Amino acid sequence: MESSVQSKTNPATAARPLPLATSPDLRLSVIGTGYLGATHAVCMAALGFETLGLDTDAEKIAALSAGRLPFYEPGLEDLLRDQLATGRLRFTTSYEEAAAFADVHFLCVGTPQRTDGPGADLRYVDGAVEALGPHLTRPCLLVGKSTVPVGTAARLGARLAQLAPAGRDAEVAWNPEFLREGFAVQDTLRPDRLVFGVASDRAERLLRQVYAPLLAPAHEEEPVPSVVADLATAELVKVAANSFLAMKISFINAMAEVCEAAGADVLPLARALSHDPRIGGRFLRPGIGFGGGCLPKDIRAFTARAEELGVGRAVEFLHQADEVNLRRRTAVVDLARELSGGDLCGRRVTVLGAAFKPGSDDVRDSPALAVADLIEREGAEVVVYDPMAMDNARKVFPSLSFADSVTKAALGSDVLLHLTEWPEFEHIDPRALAATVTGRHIIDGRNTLDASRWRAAGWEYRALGRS
Ligand SMILES: NC(=O)C1=CN([C@@H]2O[C@H](COP(=O)(O)OP(=O)(O)OC[C@H]3O[C@@H](n4cnc5c(N)ncnc54)[C@H](O)[C@@H]3O)[C@@H](O)[C@H]2O)C=CC1
Ligand SMILES: O=C(O)[C@H]1O[C@H](OP(=O)(O)OP(=O)(O)OC[C@H]2O[C@@H](n3ccc(=O)[nH]c3=O)[C@H](O)[C@@H]2O)[C@H](O)[C@@H](O)[C@@H]1O
Repeated sequence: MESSVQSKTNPATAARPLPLATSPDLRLSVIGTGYLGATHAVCMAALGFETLGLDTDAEKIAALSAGRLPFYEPGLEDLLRDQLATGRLRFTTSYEEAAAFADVHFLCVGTPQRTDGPGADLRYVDGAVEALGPHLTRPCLLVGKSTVPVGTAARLGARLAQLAPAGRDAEVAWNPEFLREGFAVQDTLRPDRLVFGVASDRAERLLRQVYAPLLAPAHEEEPVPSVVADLATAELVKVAANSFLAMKISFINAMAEVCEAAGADVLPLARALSHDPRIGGRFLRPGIGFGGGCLPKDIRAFTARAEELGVGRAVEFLHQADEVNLRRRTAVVDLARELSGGDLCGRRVTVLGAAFKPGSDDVRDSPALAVADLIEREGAEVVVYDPMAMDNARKVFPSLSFADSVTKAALGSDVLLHLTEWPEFEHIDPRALAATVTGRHIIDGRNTLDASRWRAAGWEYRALGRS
């Protein structure tokens, strides 16, 4: 057997060979092929496993089967096509087929926030187990990757043992996922760590077999560190990690609020903190705060679960992190109103950015769109431009206006808002743009533009946390 393969086309993997599975006869299914599951299925195939992706969304399955990724993720579509071409990767909507096919099933369905409260909506996780369970006639491992409230894995394990003809030979493990959108391929093929939440030696053995190419790489790379824990601890690692990240962002944004009141500047403050290796500079970028399909809903679900467990007070700081985060959005609206002479009604406001962060077309809980929506509600005409997320943004906020370039979006605008820090926006020529706008006002909601260039071109440049 060849010891490695190399993707010809994928920038995320082209630089180094991919290690191949040492147990390629293990067959895998991946249930739920959204941002996480599609990435996982493609990457598992790239590691050499025969992999079957399953989703209840037939359109998504048809697109993936045809080599089309239903969302934007750098490098993933090329790798999807490579893996379809090898024949190792297929997609289906049939639970029966997945159950007959795989030894290890990865559960990657969504766990959004409930519509009636802060907790996680577990209907998709439960639905998948109910659908898969009755078909499990032979020993297998169901490995949860979705982010769930602590206690879910044990509950699902008990339910699976009831549903599956294989009984307790159909076991549950938890292997939380830490990938970032925009870096999904490299984070999956080269994670910072692997966490194995297991209730038996057999489950740990199977997980080690699956991840053998990363745990004991054939090439010169360092092995990926792994941590083995019980099911509950593994579930908690994930929400603890996202809570810490959210808290770190909200910490620097809280400092930004103080800087605004004190006439200080949060950028040198953050830079000074970042030189302390105990603090570090990552996730210390002040701005309009965090959004996306994970950090906001995960800290809320964690708070709700902690309250159920009677330890709500232990994570009270997460309430504050959430509040600080949401206040940054209204701070941008307040600043836009101020620059509009006290009233946004009838003003034309340009919003640069719709994705919750650059490198993604994901608009779930996007701070940029939340601000655009708030401003539109005050009677302004809001025109949005984003290099990647326009289609998704239009679906969620059909009443906003959209333009297909910075220049068109900014035409006649009174205030320009920079809300997602796509590299394209750093290269805007403020002088050229000045000629097309009505008011030369820019709010840099991400603190990444060069203030001096904008000011030199006659713009009033304002940013959060800076006097
Ligand atoms: N998006 C990310 O970067 C990461 C997400 N996570 C977690 O992974 C989970 C999934 O997140 P995303 O991929 O972002 O969500 P998503 O919404 O993009 O994908 C979920 C997929 O599950 C499918 N689905 C729903 N019910 C199903 C069922 N019964 N059977 C089969 N498929 C079903 C949906 O059609 C959809 O394609 C969440 O718990 C999230 O917190 C964890 C780490 C990273
Ligand atoms: O559970 C998840 O789904 C994932 O959530 C985050 O990943 P992701 O949501 O892709 O994006 P991040 O890079 O974490 O950014 C989240 C938000 O925080 C904002 N952010 C990030 C860093 C920073 O310094 N400041 C800041 O405002 C970003 O603009 C973005 O809106 C985590 O980083 C992943 O480890 C985790 O797996």
